[in-house]
Amino acid sequence: MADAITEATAKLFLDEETGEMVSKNELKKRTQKRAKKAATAKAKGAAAPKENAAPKPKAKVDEPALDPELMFKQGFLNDVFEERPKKPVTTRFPPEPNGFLHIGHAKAITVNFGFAKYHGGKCYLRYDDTNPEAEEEKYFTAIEEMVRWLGFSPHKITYSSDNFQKLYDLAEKLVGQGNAYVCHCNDDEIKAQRGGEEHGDRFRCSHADQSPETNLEEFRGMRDGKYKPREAFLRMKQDITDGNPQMWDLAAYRVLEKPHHRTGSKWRIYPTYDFTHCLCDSFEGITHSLCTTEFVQSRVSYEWLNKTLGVYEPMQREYGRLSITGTVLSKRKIMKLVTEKYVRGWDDPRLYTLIAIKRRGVPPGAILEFVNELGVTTAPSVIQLVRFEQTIRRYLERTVPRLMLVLDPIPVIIDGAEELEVDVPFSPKNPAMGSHKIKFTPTVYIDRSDFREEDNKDYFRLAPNKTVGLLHAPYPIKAVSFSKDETTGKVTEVRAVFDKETKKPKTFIQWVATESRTAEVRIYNSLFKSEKPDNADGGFLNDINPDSEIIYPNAMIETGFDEVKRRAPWPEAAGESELGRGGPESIRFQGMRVAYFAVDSDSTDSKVVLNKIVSLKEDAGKN
Ligand SMILES: Nc1ncnc2c1ncn2[C@@H]1O[C@H](COP(=O)(O)OP(=O)(O)OP(=O)(O)O)[C@@H](O)[C@H]1O
Ligand SMILES: NC(=O)CC[C@H](N)C(=O)O
Repeated sequence: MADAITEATAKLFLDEETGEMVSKNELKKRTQKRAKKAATAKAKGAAAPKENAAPKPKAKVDEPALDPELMFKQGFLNDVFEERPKKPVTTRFPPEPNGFLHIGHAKAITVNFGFAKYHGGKCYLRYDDTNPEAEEEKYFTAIEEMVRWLGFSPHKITYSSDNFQKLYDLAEKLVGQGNAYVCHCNDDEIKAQRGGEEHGDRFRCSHADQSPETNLEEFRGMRDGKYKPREAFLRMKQDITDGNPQMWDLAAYRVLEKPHHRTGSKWRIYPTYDFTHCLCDSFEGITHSLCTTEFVQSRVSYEWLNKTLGVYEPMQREYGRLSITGTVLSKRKIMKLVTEKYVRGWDDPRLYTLIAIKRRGVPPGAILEFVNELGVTTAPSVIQLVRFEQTIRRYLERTVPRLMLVLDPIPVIIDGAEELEVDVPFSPKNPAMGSHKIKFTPTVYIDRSDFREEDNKDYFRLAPNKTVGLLHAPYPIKAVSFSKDETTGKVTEVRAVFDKETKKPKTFIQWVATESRTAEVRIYNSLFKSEKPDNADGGFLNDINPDSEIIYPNAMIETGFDEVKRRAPWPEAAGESELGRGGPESIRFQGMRVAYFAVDSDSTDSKVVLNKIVSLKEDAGKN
C-alpha cells in the first residue's frame, strides 16, 4: 500500500500561487478559474489581481539544460579564437589578492578557465600581487578555493611577484633603450603635463630629456632607497601626442616602503599594473589575454610595451563585466556591512561574494550555467537577482532530492491511527535518485500556516471539519478540534481523524513524524529593499531590508535527511565531489512546499542549521 501512496503523491504538482501540492486536474481547474477572474477584472478596467506579482519565470523547470559549452562555441569567445587560432590555448585568471571574489569574478573564471578547457589548453591562476599595501594572505587562499570549487584546476599557480627580478631587468632594458625615464614631478605637475582645458596642450617635463645613463643611475637609486615614496617614479616614454591617455608616459615603477608578503623587504620599488600585466602574460606564453572592457584603452600600452621590449606578444581582448542589481559588490561597501554588523561576515548568505554564495548552498554548476546562459559579448551584463535565482532554482529542481520539512510545527494527533512505514522517492521525476523509508506516526507535525481555526471556501488546507491530504501518508485527515494557549492565542494542538471517504483531497501538505530531526532554519530575503541600493537617500545602508533574515529555531525535518547527508554532495559535481571538498553546503534538498535548502557551516554534531538557497517560485513583489 505504501507504494500506491507514493505513486499517487509523486504525481502532484505545486500550485505556485498557494504553495500547495495538488493533482494535475485540480491545478488545471485553479489556473482556468484564475485566468477567468483576471480577464473579468481586466474587462472591468480594474487592475488584474496580484498586480505586483513578479512575471512568471520565462524558462520552465522542465526545459533541457543549455549546451554547457555554448558560450565558447559562438559569439565573442568563438570570434576571439578564430582571430587567433593558436594552440595550445593558454589563458590566465589574474585577480589582485586584495579582497574576496564576487559573482562578477565567476564570469572571469568561467571565461578564462572555460575557454582554455574547451580548446584543450591550460589556464594559470596568477595572483596579480604588485601592490603590497592592499594584499593579505587570507585572500590568496580564498581565491584558489573558489576557483577549485567552481570545478577548475589551474595549470599552475603563479604570482606576478615571482617575476620581480625579470621585470626589473626589463625595466633597465627599457631605460637603456631610451624608452623610460625617472621623473620627480608631483601629481599637479603631471596633471598639467597631460593637458586639458585649464592646462592647454600636453607636454613632457624636463626629466624626459635625461640621458639613458642618468636614468639608469636614478632608477637604481630608486631601487636602493635613495628616494621616499612619491619622490621619484619610472615613467615609460610612450607617445604624449596620442589621443589615448594610456600612452601618456605611464608609470612603470613606484617607491613603496611596505614589505611584500612574498618578497619581504627585498624590494622598495614595485612595478605598476601597466608595466607588469602584459609582461607576465608574455612570460607565461598567454595566447589570449581575456579581461573586462575597462581595459580597452590599456590594450594600446599593453601591445606597445611587449613590442618595444621585443618579447612574445599575447593578444588582449575585452568582454563585458557582469553585475547584479539589488545588492552591492564593492569591497568598501561590503566591509561596512560586515563591520557594522548588518551581516554575519563576508560569507553571509545574503551577500554575493563567492564565499557567501557557496555558504548559502548555491551549487557551483548553477553558477556556471548562469554565466553560460548570459553569454559573453563586449556589452556589460547587468542582471537582476531574480534572474540568477531562476537559474539556481531550475538547476536544483533537476538535481537535488526532496524531503519534508516543517518550519513552525504544530502537532496533529490522529485518533485511531497506527504507526507504519512508507517508502518515499527522493524525486518524483528521477527514479535514479532512489527512495527512502520514513515512519508515519499517530502524531504528526504540520506547519502552523497549514491550519486555520476558521474555515473558508477558498481555503483548501486543514481546518475544523475540513479534509486535507498528507503527502505520502495512507489517508487524508480531517480536523475535529484544536486547543490554544490562552496567553499567546496560538494553536498548540490539533486533533484529527483519517478521512477514508475522501479519495482525492484537493490539496496535499507536508508533515513530519514524531521522531524527526530538529533544525534551525534561516530564511533569507533580499538584503536590500530596492533594485538600486546605492540610489537610496543617505546611501545604501538606508536601503537595508529589516526582514532579510527570518529564523525558525524549532523547525523539524524528516529522517530522510540522514541519508541525504550521507550521500552528499547533491548534485555530484566537479569542484565538490572530485576534490573531496563537499562542505556542509553540499547537503542540499528541496523542502517540499517550502524552499530549497542547504546545511549551514554553523551546524554542529548536535544542531542542524539550514539556509534557504532559493524559494520554490519567484518571490511575489520582487521584480
Ligand atoms: N564584475 C566582473 N565581471 C567580470 N569580470 C570581472 C568582474 N570584476 C573583475 N573581473 C575580472 O576578474 C579578473 C580579476 O580581477 P581583480 O580581482 O583584479 O578585479 P577588480 O576589477 O579589482 O575587481 P573588483 O574591484 O570588482 O573587486 C580581471 O580579469 C577582471 O577583469
Ligand atoms: N587584465 C586584467 O584582467 C586585469 C587584472 C587585474 N588584476 C585588475 O586590476 O583587475
